[in-house]
Amino acid sequence: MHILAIDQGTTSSRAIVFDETGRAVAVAQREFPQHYPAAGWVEHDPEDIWTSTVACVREVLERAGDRVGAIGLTNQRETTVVWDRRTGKPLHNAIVWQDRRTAELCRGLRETGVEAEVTARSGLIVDPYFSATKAAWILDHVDGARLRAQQGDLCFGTVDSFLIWRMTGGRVHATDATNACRTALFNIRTQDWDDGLCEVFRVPRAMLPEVKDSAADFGTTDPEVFGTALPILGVAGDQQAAAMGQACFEPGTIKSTYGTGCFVILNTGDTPLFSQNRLLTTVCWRLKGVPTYAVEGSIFVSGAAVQWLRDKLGLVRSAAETEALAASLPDNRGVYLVPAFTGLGAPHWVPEARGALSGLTRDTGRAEIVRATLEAVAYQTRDLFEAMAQDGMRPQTLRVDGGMAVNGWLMQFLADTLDVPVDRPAVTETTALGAAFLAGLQAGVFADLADVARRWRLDARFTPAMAADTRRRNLEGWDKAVGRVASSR
Ligand SMILES: Nc1ncnc2c1ncn2[C@@H]1O[C@H](COP(=O)(O)OP(=O)(O)O)[C@@H](O)[C@H]1O
Ligand SMILES: O=P(O)(O)OC[C@H](O)CO
Repeated sequence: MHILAIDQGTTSSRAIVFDETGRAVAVAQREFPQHYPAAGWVEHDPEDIWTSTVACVREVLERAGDRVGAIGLTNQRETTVVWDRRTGKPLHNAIVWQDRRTAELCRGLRETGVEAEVTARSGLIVDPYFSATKAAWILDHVDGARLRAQQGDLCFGTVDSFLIWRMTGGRVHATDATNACRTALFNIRTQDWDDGLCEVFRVPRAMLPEVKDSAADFGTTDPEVFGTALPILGVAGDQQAAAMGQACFEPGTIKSTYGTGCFVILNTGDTPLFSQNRLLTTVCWRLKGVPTYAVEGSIFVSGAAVQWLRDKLGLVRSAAETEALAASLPDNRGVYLVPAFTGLGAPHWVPEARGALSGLTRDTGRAEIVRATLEAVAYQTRDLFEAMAQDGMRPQTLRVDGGMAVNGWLMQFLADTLDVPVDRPAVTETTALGAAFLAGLQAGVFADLADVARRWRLDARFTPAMAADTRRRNLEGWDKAVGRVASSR
């Protein structure tokens, strides 16, 4: 049986058909518009999310649909949609995970002293990143919405939930535990919505979806939608799906995905581990009712900074050009970019911070700025590794994926900066692959996780080769640069 994976990401929607060996046999992708209605705000039109997804699915089903027997769905996380339960119409644009409009609200909440309790229950911190304050914002800014939500007339959902609702023709309002745990309304110990958290964030429980395992029956698609009825058997947030696609099944295994942002997930096994250094505790997946937990570090900008070089500064024509430009310099010449375009994420968590380029001289040119942009990706990952080390976790190797992982110079620099080997798999579409694995587990295509793990193949290992002195000098420069940005709120 082939499996159709839908990967609804921040900048594009993708559909990939995988065969039983995990090989992609058909791929389609559609970008869709980003909306920035005010400084620090980021929105998507839910209809764009929907139509781009449907178009991709229809395209791959036409090319390779005969043997597809199930759907695995993975998605940008935290992004919040509120829609009318009767008509399926969204009340407002989706508020995207990067959106900072609730920074003030979060500051107010932190000042009331609720954060420790929020962390103990949800594993998260109080930050605009998570869905709860985004949902509350919609309820407070759309006329009559709060009352309708209390009466059960509105549905809240992360993108998975919205797509499941639409794909099943409005019959299923569900999500999975990996998505639920990013809302700040879900208790990661009880594995259920938490009334106390709903009260803190003022989100009525009546609008929340049912929370299922990551491999489960999420209903069957309405034949009108894709021209065929297919069961949705796997659902996970994209970063957890990538950890599944990277076969990070043993406690201590770790992956980092370099797309728009960068997300590091470390499997911690069957007990939630709470960081003392502002990393998040999250559900890696939930199978047969049993959660596996992870510690996560979330960086808001990595590939997005390369897009900025291309689209705003015009320093490169394509993302791929950055590799040769960075390699053309023997060192960074003291130039550092801190790409805090939407605030700083883990482990700093300063939503008000903004980006900075420092160390400029009369000699600074295109190559230096491009190199600083790539180097920042490695330095930010190192900050997460440092936080993990302080929490007593020292990963031995790092598995990488996402659009930036094709950049060989960056992967070598990452290995050099972290001083651990970096492994890049043959399939870098690990997010979609993870969703396919989940659906395949539920469909019985794969017997168990060991069966899934056998499908992971190494493409290249990057081994640390940098002199310790150079690493130390680079990091001293970065620490100063990021320190200035973090304290300049
Ligand atoms: N060769 C490259 N070097 C550096 N960055 C790259 C390269 N190729 C793609 N990227 C960056 O990777 C990102 C796309 O990765 P992808 O995993 O598709 O992102 P997402 O799923 O977040 O939309 C873009 O931000 C792009 O700028
Ligand atoms: O769509 P991506 O790949 O940028 O991932 C977004 C993350 O899920 C946000 O938490």
